[in-house]
Amino acid sequence: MGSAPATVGEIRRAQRADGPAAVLGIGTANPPTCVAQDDYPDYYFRVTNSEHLTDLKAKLTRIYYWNKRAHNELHIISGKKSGIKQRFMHLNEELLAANPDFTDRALPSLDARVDIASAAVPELAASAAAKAIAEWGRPATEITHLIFSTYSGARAPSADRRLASLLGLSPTVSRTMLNLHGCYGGGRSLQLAKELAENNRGARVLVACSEITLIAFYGPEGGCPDNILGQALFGDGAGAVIIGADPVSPVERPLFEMAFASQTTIPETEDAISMEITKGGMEYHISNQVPRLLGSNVERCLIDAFDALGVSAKWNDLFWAIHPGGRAILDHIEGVLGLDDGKLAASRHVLSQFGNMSGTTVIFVLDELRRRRAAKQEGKAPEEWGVVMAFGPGITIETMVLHAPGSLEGN
Ligand SMILES: CCCCCCCCCCCCCCCCCC(=O)SCCNC(=O)CCNC(=O)[C@H](O)C(C)(C)COP(=O)(O)OP(=O)(O)OC[C@H]1O[C@@H](n2cnc3c(N)ncnc32)[C@H](O)[C@@H]1OP(=O)(O)O
Repeated sequence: MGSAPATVGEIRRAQRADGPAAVLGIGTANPPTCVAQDDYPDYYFRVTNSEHLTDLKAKLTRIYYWNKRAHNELHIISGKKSGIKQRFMHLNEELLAANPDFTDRALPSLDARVDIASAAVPELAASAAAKAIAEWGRPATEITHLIFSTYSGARAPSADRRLASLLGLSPTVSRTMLNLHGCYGGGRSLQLAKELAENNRGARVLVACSEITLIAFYGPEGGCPDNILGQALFGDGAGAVIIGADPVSPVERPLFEMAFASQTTIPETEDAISMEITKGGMEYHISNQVPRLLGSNVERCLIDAFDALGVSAKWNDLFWAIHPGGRAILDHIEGVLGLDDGKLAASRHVLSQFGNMSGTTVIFVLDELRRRRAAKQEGKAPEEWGVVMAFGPGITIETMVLHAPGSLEGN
């Protein structure tokens, strides 16, 4: 006890990181079953014994395709309207045959769904996390915090506890579970990870998002257009990110620095997107006004974010990682911001290859974006500043401003 006691201010400064939080590794994973969008209406109505509901099948098909007349013929351009070519799902015909109640949301199937999800959700997250940890380059035991987000569970101890075991994390890892955040779960997790990394010197935070639609899968029903929309859009996947400040060179390489983060709730939109766990699985509602509501609110969030940073930004000079909740959402945002063609290419690519994987999707977009930026480095310099945006029930908008350090080569 030789030296004089430190002041609270000095202790606080010593506890906090010097630099901004940064993304140090990203990993993604999907279940093995891949369904082509073209095949899905036939598949879905067959496995749910609903082939007689021809009007609902026609509606699902209308969400999928533009109907274009060419040379007086009805010429259908595949997958164009939804912007989705394929999706992955944990639920397969074998699992459905073993659980026929899943097709009828009036039947009490929640227990069986939760049983399956409790194993599958953390396992899928572990596959994604193993890739993120490998890229990060340090042992899993050096992870200090874990944030897990999913809408697919309803049990404690939860998927975060199971993931920590699967990865062999330290028993002192500090765990946080986010449930039912839906499509803004990824954005929220990244923001919390930034706070943890910047306020705890040496912290290394694992963010894991894992979603399987099995919890919300049931057969078509008249008067329930949300289900048809869900069947057109959603898919399964897991994404993981390692976040930490003051990277230790040469092992840790920052992919993106997290410069600013905010959350905004759009007033009077509580009923626009909702999710609820019931005895028959998760029910959800998604208003057809969501694309318009987001379109008229995102620019304000962006202006506020860049004003807070004191950085003047032209939207077309930024890189973009927008949650592709649906093709119409990307179209509205592109339109109101006047973005050039290709600015949302990473989001559109992920939507096309995986569908909307709810909170996980934005991690896939970040992964795709860094791949595209690394490929681009041979030509013109990539953009220095960028934005992550995610949306979900509330309506909640998560905004994060990223800065790309000049060390993206070889990713
Ligand atoms: C292989 C995987 C298996 C998956 C199994 C799935 C299981 C479900 C799992 C669900 C999990 C739920 C999690 C919920 C999380 C919420 C978080 C979010 O991202 S929030 C989600 C964020 N995502 C969004 O909000 C989706 C954004 N929307 C879009 O991207 C587009 O509107 C579109 C692509 C759906 C259609 O293209 P667009 O150019 O608009 O085309 P048109 O104007 O020509 O209309 C065609 C038909 O579509 C209809 N319809 C439209 N909207 C809705 C609606 N909301 N509602 C109902 N119907 C809707 C419209 O009425 C018309 O029908 P009809 O009149 O002919 O009968």
